[in-house]
Amino acid sequence: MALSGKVAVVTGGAMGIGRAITETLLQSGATVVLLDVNESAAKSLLDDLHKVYGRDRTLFLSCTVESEEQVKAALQKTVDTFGGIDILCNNAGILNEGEWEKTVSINLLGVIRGTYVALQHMNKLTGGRGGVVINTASMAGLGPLLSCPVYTASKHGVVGFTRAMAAASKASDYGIRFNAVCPGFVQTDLISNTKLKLGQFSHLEDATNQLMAEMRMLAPSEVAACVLELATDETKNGEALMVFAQGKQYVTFPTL
Ligand SMILES: NC(=O)C1=CN([C@@H]2O[C@H](COP(=O)(O)OP(=O)(O)OC[C@H]3O[C@@H](n4cnc5c(N)ncnc54)[C@H](O)[C@@H]3O)[C@@H](O)[C@H]2O)C=CC1
Ligand SMILES: CCCCCC(=O)/C=C/C=C\C=C\C=C\[C@@H](O)[C@@H](O)CCCC(=O)O
Repeated sequence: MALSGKVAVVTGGAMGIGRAITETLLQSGATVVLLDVNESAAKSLLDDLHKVYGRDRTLFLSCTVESEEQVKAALQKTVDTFGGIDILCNNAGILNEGEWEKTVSINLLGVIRGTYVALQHMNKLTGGRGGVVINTASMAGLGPLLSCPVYTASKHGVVGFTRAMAAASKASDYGIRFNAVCPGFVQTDLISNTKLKLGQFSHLEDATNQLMAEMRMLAPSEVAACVLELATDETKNGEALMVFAQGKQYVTFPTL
């Protein structure tokens, strides 16, 4: 299988897109460590996964991506347990325009933190074996969602950070590829009760619901399939892969 022998870490791996990524990577032969704050969801998922994949290829570690200490401990435990890290999926994210600092802290700072801590373990220049980092951005990382400006900013930041890290890694010979997956609307808890999550922009919910209807919904598994493509296609570095209900498309960015 494409990922046999590989060790993957998935943040926000207990639910939604992260759960689908976890399952897809396991199906492809990887060992998967899922980091999440929702212990009940994670433990329920692990029970299901153990029945299908056995107990030796999955591990759940309670960890918030907001904590440097917890991320460092989780990634060290991963290396101590499975010998290294080959794939990092910085997937954890929230929608909360009312608590916008928390949105930035998780969606952007959490991606930066996970990347920088994993770099110490994955970088070929510091004893790592290289690999790939796939960041879950969004279509809102490529164009504005008027009802959630801070969420939009966080996802634009993820796209920019990913592309810059890809260039830095290539120039520095880290041996690590960096890519972003940019889904449209996906049927998960994140987009439930959006009116409560839009803060001062809740009056714009209808406009977003109209966009949601036009773009149609994706299943988490469709996003996970694109993550698998970015993980396994070693020609992909610095890419942003858009995922629509109608298909997928790599972004062509302007050459400045
Ligand atoms: N649902 C959608 O329409 C889209 C979602 N995305 C992005 O996909 C990613 C996953 O979102 P969904 O699966 O939709 O949401 P979800 O709410 O179903 O799952 C998010 C997971 O992240 C975990 N999480 C939240 N805060 C955390 C933290 N501080 N540390 C560790 N784990 C944490 C949650 O417990 C949950 O298991 C997010 O980055 C989101 O922005 C991108 C485009 C579309
Ligand atoms: C309600 C928040 C959803 C959070 C989950 C998520 O990330 C979903 C994203 C789905 C689609 C985003 C599409 C963005 C489209 C806009 O950029 C586009 O309609 C802008 C139109 C032209 C303009 O520049 O105003």
